[in-house]
Amino acid sequence: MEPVLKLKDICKEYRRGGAPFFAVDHASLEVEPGGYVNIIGRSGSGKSTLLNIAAGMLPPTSGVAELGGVSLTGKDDAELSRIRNDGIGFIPQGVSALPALTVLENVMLPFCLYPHDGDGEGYARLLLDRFGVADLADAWPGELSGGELRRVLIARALINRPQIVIADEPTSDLDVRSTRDVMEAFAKLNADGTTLLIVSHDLDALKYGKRVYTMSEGRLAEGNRLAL
Ligand SMILES: Nc1ncnc2c1ncn2[C@@H]1O[C@H](COP(=O)(O)OP(=O)(O)OP(=O)(O)O)[C@@H](O)[C@H]1O
Repeated sequence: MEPVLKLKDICKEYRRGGAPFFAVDHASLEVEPGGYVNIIGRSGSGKSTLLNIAAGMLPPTSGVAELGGVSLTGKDDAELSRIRNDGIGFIPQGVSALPALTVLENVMLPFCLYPHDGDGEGYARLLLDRFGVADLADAWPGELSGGELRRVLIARALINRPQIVIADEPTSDLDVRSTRDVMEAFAKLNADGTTLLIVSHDLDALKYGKRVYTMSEGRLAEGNRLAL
């Protein structure tokens, strides 16, 4: 079966103090349809850099990233934005809701950026309901708890029925209870067939995934190498 996401020999080179180094060093990864892949690793190991490349937000120095067989590299900005908007539900690190839009408007934003068929508002309300935050549709992001806001961002990531949901440390700023709510929301999504790629610091997150990779100094290896 064709992987949803394919990263082939990805490198990202930066410079520090004039000297080049690889933030991502020849990383390869395939996420199969319905897969749930966790990437773990210490701070600074290159997880966010790799995830941003996988989400089409950052071009690699070399290597190829493909979504559903379509290369994300070598596309112009307009084409890449459209692929990202429709094909990838990206949940970046930190809070990324727009404060001047209501919760419902935030969820509908990717639907409204380009013409789409169907009932965007109806689907947005259904997603909010699915994650237990339907009653917050008319609230402002600033009025929500961290866990509620994170579930709103998951709803936003799903509004265009993407091929994959990619999340960077989705629970890093949450307490134990909210972390569990968010991880259970992801588990439910995956059980319903959504393909997931999630970066986490938290080894507890691993019990919700199907495969794990460890990032260390830019290199990606299958398995939990932190426990060794
Ligand atoms: N734009 C940049 N320019 C130069 N170096 C960078 C840049 N972005 C990241 N780096 C460096 O690349 C390395 C990997 O960073 P990255 O943010 O991918 O790590 P991470 O594993 O996600 O860390 P954390 O868990 O703390 O978020 C780090 O050494 C970081 O300082």
